[in-house]
Amino acid sequence: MEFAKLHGLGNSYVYLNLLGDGGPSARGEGGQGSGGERPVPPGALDWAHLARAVSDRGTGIGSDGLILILPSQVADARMRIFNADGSEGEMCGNGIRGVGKVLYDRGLVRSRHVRVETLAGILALELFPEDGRVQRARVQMGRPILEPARIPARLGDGRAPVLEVRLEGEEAVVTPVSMGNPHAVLFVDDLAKAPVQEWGPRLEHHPAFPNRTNVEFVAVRDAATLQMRVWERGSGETQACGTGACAAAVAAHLTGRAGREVAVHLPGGILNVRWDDSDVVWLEGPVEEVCQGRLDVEWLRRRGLLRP
Ligand SMILES: N[C@H](CCC[C@H](N)C(=O)O)C(=O)O
Repeated sequence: MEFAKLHGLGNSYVYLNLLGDGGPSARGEGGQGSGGERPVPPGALDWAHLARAVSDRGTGIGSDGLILILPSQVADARMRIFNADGSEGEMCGNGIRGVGKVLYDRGLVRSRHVRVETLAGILALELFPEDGRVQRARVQMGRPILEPARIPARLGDGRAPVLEVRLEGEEAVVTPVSMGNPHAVLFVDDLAKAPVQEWGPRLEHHPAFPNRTNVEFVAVRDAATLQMRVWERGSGETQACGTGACAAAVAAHLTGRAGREVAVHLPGGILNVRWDDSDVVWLEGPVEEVCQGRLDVEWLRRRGLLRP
């Protein structure tokens, strides 16, 4: 089974193209593995287990998770994203740019405008190729969800948006925002001193978040510039987080700290976020392919990843 590794600002994923030979219009989940060997029947793999195995930087490929590109009945393709711990995320802002790049660079779509089905809805991408290869993409990320019950977050009365609330038992003051996946945004003065490694896991697992949460530590440089570090649900501190940058931008505007268009400076680089007047969030950033390879069948079998 062939894989590709791509990253957006150092937030990297191992991609499996399961569109089969039918390309984007193929039907049903999974398809033939590409390449001459007998393909591993996709139903034979435990995706959560595979995500943990490939993400391991020692015994695996090394990534923040696994992304499957699957046929879709309603879009050019369907994306499933699994974090490094095997949990499935609803959306991935950096990862979806990699899906667009794989589709376009391999000639599986011809248009620069592609639609990808995710658990957070069908999202539209505009791809920016140079010499036939995508370098950047703009993603229509949809509307932020602020109603705590839908984030989900057990905060406030569950309906009205909650801004800057102290979590029970913690010093942390968070603004919860969902971009289809949950985020707890904290504003800090000095990012270098932000307690990412101590507070990240504690807040990720805080009882206020029944599905856990991603945690963003944000310093506001000016009304158009944020600086951020992120502790990702299921992956730990990563170099960048697309949905997290969007959540940070929304929280910064809601709390009067920033305008509707910001550059978000992350350890891995800069993402541009705009929250337009019709309540839609746009994310733009680079995407790069690192390598392609083939998962070794013995490696898969030794990890119990192939059902007999
Ligand atoms: N850890 C996230 C998924 C990856 C999101 C992040 N890599 C992004 O670019 O949006 C979650 O469980 O919701």
